[in-house]
Amino acid sequence: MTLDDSYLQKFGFIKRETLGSINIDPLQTGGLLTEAARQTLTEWGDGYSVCDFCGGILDQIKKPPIHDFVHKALPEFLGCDEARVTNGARESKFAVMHSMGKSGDWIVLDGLAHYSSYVAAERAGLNIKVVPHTGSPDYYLDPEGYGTAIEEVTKESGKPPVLALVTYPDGSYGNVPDAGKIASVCHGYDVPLLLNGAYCVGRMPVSAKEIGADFIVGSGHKSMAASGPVGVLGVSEEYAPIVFRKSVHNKVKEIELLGCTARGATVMTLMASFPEVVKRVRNWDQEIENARWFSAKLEDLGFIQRGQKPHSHDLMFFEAPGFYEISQKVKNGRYFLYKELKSRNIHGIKSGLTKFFKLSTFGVGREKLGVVANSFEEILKKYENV
Ligand SMILES: Cc1ncc(COP(=O)(O)O)c(C=O)c1O
Repeated sequence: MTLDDSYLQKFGFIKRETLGSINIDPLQTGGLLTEAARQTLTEWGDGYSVCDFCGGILDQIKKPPIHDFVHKALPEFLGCDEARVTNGARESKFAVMHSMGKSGDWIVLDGLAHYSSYVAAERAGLNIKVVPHTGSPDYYLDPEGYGTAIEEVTKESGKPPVLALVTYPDGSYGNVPDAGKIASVCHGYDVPLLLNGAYCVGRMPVSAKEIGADFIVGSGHKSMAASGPVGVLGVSEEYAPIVFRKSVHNKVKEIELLGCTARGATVMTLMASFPEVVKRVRNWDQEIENARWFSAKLEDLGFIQRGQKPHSHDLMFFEAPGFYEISQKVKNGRYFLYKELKSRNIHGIKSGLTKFFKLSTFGVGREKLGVVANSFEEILKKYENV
């Protein structure tokens, strides 16, 4: 028997190596749990814990107050008419794509769209038309490109796309596109717009209504201080009956949500962090200042920040010629940077990257950002004469 006790031991309690590090990983900075969420995690960690008093649908549960969270707090926070909790941003996107289109229809995506937008569209059987960006160094997305893409789809397929999507901001450069303009271009062709706010909802102020987006998607584990996987989905009144249509077999269950979504610790941590998330969003100007301050410090060291400048998001992409040069000379090659940062308790730049990497300054604060910038400088100096 291979699954003997000594083998099974390795799956028991596992300590996390990076816990307590200065974290600049874009995937992780917005998902660090608040104290309330940390306590909630053990309190509500048992399987179907939230279903003690369930009448049949997750979003209608009153004890704990999931109903109020989903039907009152979330729509207001997202600036939409109807909201739901999902198992992640990708699940939210898939629910919209699958309900808005049928196999063989077209969708328009921005050139910086995340892979999960592609796979969601593929799973829904949709064809994809991409709105190009301008490439290096700005990766600018021209809102008028949506008009061109919509016209091309209409010409080639005989009908307009069923949906357009904009990534706000994108996960590579942290560029915040002019989503309001994109919404009005799309609406000029009667094409609804989905705002992928995986890096925005829970970090920065956003309102689907103010932007004019018909759908808004967020990621709880990425930007709302929740344990994953969990996401949010906001929909306008017009499209809510389509996306949230119910099963003919089980009259209370919504088809796209497969009846119920985040039914345990994930939704509870999302709710537990929500009061602080609402507050931290109000602090966004300070977060932008911190990002710009950090970027300027790195540029003083010879790094080059790619993407929008001045930058308007904590996610930033850097070119680091100094680190790259070192990687070409030292024994550990391209892993030297990861090791140097690890020894300084800094986590978040992918192991093996030196020439280009992205990072996030969200919630890190000036003091720790200063430590990171100083560490970069120290590392450059350390290898100056190698
Ligand atoms: C821009 C963007 N959208 C969506 C996602 C997916 O989010 P989730 O894990 O909630 O599905 C990511 C994850 O990296 C992302 O970077």
